[in-house]
Amino acid sequence: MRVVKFGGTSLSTGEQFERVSQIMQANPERQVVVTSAPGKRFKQDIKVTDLLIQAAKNCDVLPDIVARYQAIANYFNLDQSVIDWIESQLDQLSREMVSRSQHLANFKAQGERFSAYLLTAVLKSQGTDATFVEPATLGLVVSGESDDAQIDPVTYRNLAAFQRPRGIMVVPGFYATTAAGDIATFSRGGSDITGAILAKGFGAERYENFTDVDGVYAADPRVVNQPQPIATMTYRELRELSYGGFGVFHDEAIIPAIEGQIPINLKNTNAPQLPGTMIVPEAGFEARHAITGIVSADHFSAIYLHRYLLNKETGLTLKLLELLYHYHLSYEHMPSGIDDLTLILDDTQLDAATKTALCADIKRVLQPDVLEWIDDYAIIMVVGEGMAAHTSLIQTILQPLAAEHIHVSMINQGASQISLMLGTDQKDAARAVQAIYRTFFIPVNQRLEA
Ligand SMILES: Nc1ncnc2c1ncn2[C@@H]1O[C@H](COP(=O)(O)OP(=O)(O)O)[C@@H](O)[C@H]1O
Ligand SMILES: N[C@@H](CC(=O)OP(=O)(O)O)C(=O)O
Repeated sequence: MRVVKFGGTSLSTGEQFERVSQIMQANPERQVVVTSAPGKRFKQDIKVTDLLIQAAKNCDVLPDIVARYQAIANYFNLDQSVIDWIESQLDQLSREMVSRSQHLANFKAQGERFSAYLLTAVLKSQGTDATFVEPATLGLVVSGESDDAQIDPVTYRNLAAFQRPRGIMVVPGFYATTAAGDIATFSRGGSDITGAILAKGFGAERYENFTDVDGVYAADPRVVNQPQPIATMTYRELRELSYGGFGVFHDEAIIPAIEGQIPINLKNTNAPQLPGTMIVPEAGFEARHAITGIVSADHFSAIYLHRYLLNKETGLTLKLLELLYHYHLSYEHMPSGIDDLTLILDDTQLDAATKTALCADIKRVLQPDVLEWIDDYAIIMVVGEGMAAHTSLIQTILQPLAAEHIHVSMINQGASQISLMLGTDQKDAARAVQAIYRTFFIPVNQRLEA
């Protein structure tokens, strides 16, 4: 059997729901479908999840949310009771007395919940046996933050024991319940995680992830014009590239797939006949190119510290990490030299007050000669299983950057040997990706198929 997940763009309109329903009906192996909330129909549109976030604070947008589902129900001439149910659920939530964070999580979860409810009604209206199943009924248990939940291992025992209904089971993505029965969502884009958990839990032969592009491209199509699609790649290549910013698949969703050794097939809802990208285990994988993909992420800050004989001082890194722990901060990378150390942090976890307090503490505890806070820091990741086999690769990667006068402030060859990380200024990040891309890949107008 296959677990199939459709992203928000694939469930944004009645026409898209029709495609989804045809894809589900085309292959009897597709027995579990995971839904996202309706996404953008056009560039300036607002995703239903974002409308729900607004609605948690201000009920004025509730009619806009209902209208999104009403348009889909109208397309299929569904019974009005489906929309009445959605309205009643929103009405109930608007009146609940819970903490602010719980109220927000409860609202955010409804986008995928209503999509699943509606898709079940659509499939049934077309004569297909379908059942709407809530994550709590499946035993999907999470812990941690209400907007960044982590799966509890008990989930897999629950899924193994679950008796799936006949026909297609429709499950909302993105949220689950805590042991106490409260709703918590994964981080944004987290419906991919639900799909991967179900694929592992049910021992699926394949996890199909349908989106609005033909597969994973070698670079972000918003940065490089018509980048080359990747036919096959490994889990760890996708994990590194997703972490780096390939928005097409959630980086945490790869972990259940790896644990269950479930191949992931990323496909286009609008062109399901195309093979898409297969993401497979490393064992037996033969790299055909030195580089599989290039990505840049610009949401980083760096703290540069200099003091002579820094490398000789025992416990210095421990003291630094204790400060981070004190402020509940995680760090991304820490390249160091004999007298210097750079600490790279994800900017999204920092506010101005924390930055000031952290700098003051570092000065007090570590007494560096130089402490420099670099705000506009970007990381370029060049990733490929084939990298290790190519000796002069670093030179080939750096040459086009030098030619473009792009300053590289840090080079870090990952311990995994399948990625190279470069630090640059944010303003140069897109140009750096384009320059490296041009060196390793054939431009679209020179490809054989063009
Ligand atoms: N390397 C890449 N390959 C393919 N798509 C990418 C890549 N990097 C970023 N994207 C973007 O990811 C988008 C699909 O992801 P997402 O918006 O989460 O879709 P969905 O709504 O289907 O979940 C694509 O439209 C594309 O713009
Ligand atoms: N709807 C949620 C979860 C999700 O996975 O969405 P999408 O599949 O459209 O990326 C979000 O917008 O974050």
